[in-house]
Amino acid sequence: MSVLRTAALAARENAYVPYSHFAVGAAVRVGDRIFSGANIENASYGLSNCAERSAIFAAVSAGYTKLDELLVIADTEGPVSPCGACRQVISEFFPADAVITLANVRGDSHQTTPQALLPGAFSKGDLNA
Ligand SMILES: O=c1ccn([C@H]2C[C@H](O)[C@@H](CO)O2)c(=O)[nH]1
Ligand SMILES: [Zn+2]
Repeated sequence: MSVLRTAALAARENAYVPYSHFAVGAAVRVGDRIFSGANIENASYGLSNCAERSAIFAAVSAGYTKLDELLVIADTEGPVSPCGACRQVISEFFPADAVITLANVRGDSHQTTPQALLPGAFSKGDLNA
């Protein structure tokens, strides 16, 4: 089992999901360091944070803003599909051609890229037009 998958599954155990009961885990690689995260919900539903963003924000909080690889895992029929907000955040911190692995607990996985997940993402450059 890959290091990222193991880390994401471990983080998923800590998902705080009393509302959806849908646990998600994610893990980011930057060089040889790994950061992981789970989804964290709130009684005020809109404040919930997805696993992808938890993992990415853990890496950024540790001082890394150029991330190398991401894996996301949940108990879905096919590979889990990140929401639009996470696609935008992924595009901020990964190269357009980075490897993003979408997986499920039964062993399916699909490799994609930030560019494929969100073509035309809003970016830093758009602020300076
Ligand atoms: O890729 C995804 C999709 C959904 N969720 C979370 C948000 C919410 O807590 C729950 C149901 O949408 O799953 C994630 O963390 N990542
Ligand atoms: Zn999301």
